[in-house]
Amino acid sequence: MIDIQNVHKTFGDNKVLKGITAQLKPGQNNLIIGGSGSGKTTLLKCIVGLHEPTEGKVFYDGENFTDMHFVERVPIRKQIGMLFQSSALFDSMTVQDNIIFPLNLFTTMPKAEKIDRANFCLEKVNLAGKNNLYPSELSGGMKKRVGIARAISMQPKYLFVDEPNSGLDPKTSILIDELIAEITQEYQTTTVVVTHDMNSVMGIGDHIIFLNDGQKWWEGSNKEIAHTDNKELNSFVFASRFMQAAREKL
Ligand SMILES: Nc1ncnc2c1ncn2[C@@H]1O[C@H](COP(=O)(O)OP(=O)(O)OP(=O)(O)O)[C@@H](O)[C@H]1O
Repeated sequence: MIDIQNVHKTFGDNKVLKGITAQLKPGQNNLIIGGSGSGKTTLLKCIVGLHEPTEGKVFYDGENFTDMHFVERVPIRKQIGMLFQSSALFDSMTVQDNIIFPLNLFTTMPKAEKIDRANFCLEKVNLAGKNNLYPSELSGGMKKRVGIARAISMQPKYLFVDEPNSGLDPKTSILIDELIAEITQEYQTTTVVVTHDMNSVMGIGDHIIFLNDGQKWWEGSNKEIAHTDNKELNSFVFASRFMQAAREKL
């Protein structure tokens, strides 16, 4: 479990996060949603240690991650898989080399075992046999799937995904969401997804945190969201006529 306790983040005089407290449980898709600039990515970065909170703490399974030094954090970092917006694949490396990159960095695994792991991860994301392709030869959806394969190569306990659906068509978006949900269930990862995609919210949102103006404005599940009377959340989630009509059928 990840325990976020009263996290604040300020850049200069810009107070971006104003005291976020939340518990993110294993086996759940924890979605962070909110308008542009509400602090979603900043919160994600504070959780994984890419930003240090100005105030507050983050605990991983009871361990105070925020107060650890760089070296002390390594065992927890090894259990973190990340997929950021652009997929961030190395263009000069094949798919296989991209996937085994974290294994080269963090393990002394023999090469054959690394290749076995890469094959397993590629199968998991439905890209078996694509080992020797380069990122430039892949579609956007395939790149995301390779990014996911790389994120799970270390068999992470915690999986962080920033905007998994950006730039994807609706069908591919749903496949990516299903893949994330399947991995979360199968490996009981504590999965944290930052998203703008309302299909994801309704489809896989076991636990949703809605940020507004740097505060946790609402928290609940996708089943609860349809019946909320929270004004800001309603106008955010049900902004389109289509979503309003869909809600009436729920
Ligand atoms: N490294 C930084 N230095 C200074 N300000 C920053 C930094 N990172 C983010 N901010 C500011 O923090 C605020 C929130 O940014 P953040 O990226 O967390 O929002 P977001 O909710 O993820 O937005 P979006 O949906 O548009 O990606 C913005 O005002 C942004 O300018």
